[in-house]
Amino acid sequence: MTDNSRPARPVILGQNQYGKAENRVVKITRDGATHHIKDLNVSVALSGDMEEVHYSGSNANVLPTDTTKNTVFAFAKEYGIESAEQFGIHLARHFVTTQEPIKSARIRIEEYAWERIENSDANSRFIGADEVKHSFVRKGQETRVTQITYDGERWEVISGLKDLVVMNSTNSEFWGYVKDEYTTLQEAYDRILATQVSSRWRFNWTDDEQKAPHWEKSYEQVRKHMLQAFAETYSLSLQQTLYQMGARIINNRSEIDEVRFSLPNKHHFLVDLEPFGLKNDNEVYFAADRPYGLIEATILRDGCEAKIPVDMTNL
Ligand SMILES: O=c1[nH]c(=O)c2[nH]c(=O)[nH]c2[nH]1
Repeated sequence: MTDNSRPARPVILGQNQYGKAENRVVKITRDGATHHIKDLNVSVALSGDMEEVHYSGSNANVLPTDTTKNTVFAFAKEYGIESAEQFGIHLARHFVTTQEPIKSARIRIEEYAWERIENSDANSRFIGADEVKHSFVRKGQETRVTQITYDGERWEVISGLKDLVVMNSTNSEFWGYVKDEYTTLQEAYDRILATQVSSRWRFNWTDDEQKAPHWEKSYEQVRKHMLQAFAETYSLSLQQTLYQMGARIINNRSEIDEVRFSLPNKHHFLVDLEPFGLKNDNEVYFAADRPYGLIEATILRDGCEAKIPVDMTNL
């Protein structure tokens, strides 16, 4: 080896990069009653003069991955998220220009798009068409499912959907619950309520094929009622919202006697930005993926029997 500045090494470090991957940042911008969501999955990968940390363990050039995570959340508050590109450019420039040892930054961002849930006509009349502007359904189709059983005489049709992701950016509270020596949860008077709906509903049609429901129309209407009930319920718990979603379907769709839901509570935790001198006024959230609360229940037309299996995931 001719380069005397370094000891000869039998094993050489090749390409390397580091940073915090998959920072799930949700930014709510509140324009009066109209809320806007930016929902990103941001991965930071930094490279530069990082030989020493690998060879000797000296961290002198290492900006912690934890700091890169904090920067993502703090930037969401300080500069907003105009677009994924703008946000990524801003982050990459920050790391390269403020940290001498860092020579390049790669920011990868996935953006999850959300659409507003339209008001029901009844609710529009009641509160004015423009009022509900904090309820969203994530873009990208849910999966529609159905199971048909026939014994030569009678039919049973159970239909449903899964992976329908919805969010209310306000009108959700959770308080007044039981507290024991292990309870640390703070009561919430204005929280995000988000879930990934999995639902199955059973039709009461069993025989005359001439009288079978209009399947396409039924699906479209059930989905609509489910979404509108989610959007229009002022929620004191996900359990209460679940019941309202089922009740709205049973009350509006005579062809359905039973609805079952499995609703993961997709928690959004407010990020503490105080250490960076920033006030988080219900704007920047960390979208946790696990663990999650799992709220499940069957809603029945009075007098009807429950037939949808408790564990409906294989259905
Ligand atoms: O809507 C909720 N229901 C719960 O049962 C529960 N439990 C919890 O910790 N958070 C929530 N939220």
